[in-house]
Amino acid sequence: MTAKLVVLVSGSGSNLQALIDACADPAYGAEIAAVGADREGTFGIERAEKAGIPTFVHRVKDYPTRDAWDEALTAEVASHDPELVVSAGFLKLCGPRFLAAFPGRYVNTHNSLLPAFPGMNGPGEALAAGVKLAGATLFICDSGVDTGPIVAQCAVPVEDDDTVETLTERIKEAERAQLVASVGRMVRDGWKVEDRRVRLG
Ligand SMILES: Nc1nc2c(c(=O)[nH]1)N[C@@H](CN(C=O)c1ccc(C(=O)N[C@@H](CCC(=O)O)C(=O)O)cc1)CN2
Ligand SMILES: NCC(=O)N[C@@H]1O[C@H](COP(=O)([O-])[O-])[C@@H](O)[C@H]1O
Repeated sequence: MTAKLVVLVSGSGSNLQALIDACADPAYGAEIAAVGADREGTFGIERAEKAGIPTFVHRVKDYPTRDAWDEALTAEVASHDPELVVSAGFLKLCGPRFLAAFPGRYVNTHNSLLPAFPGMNGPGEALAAGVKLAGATLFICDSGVDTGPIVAQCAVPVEDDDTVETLTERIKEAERAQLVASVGRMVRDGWKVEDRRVRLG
């Protein structure tokens, strides 16, 4: 059976593109049922449209409350009946309704080695902290901010002459490969979460 994914983005969508490319191989075991964003004009949505994938946009400011936005986003994503929801550069924290709708089935890729440097500026905080290893983390989202159980991590070196931009790009290279490999294993082999430990297969 081919697993359905819904991917959520807010920006350039290079992680999304990696998943689009991977899904072109039937052996990968997944298809992207829809791509959603929290804002208009993202290149990620453009990438999905170019690939013929249904898209949607739900902006927080279009709703009377944050909870109303969360309810609308939950209904939209659920309408595509995904086995797995993947956020990749999606810059909104999903609320309790969303998490309850996709328990253990909502993952996010983040550009730091969590629990270090959660939030919106992982590479910048890693650089400022002077760490020698940075990287990316794929995790199952919970009600916290980047606090959920970890599916996979990958490390990259921080070079002496790195800028935020050069480090961000180096992390992204490794992050995309990790995302494709990990999502593929999840959809083909399944996963279990026991006491914050995620076991694939
Ligand atoms: N329930 C959860 N939802 C999401 C998580 C999570 O861990 N739990 N991770 C994020 C992705 N993320 C980091 O990887 C992240 C995204 C956004 C924020 C944040 O503070 N967002 C603000 C608005 C920021 C903006 O619009 O510019 C907000 O949501 O109000 C922190 C971490 C995906 N969802
Ligand atoms: N914590 C949120 C966050 O900063 N996420 C980061 O946004 C980038 C999206 O890149 P992309 O749009 O090219 O896939 C990714 O590197 C992801 O780790």
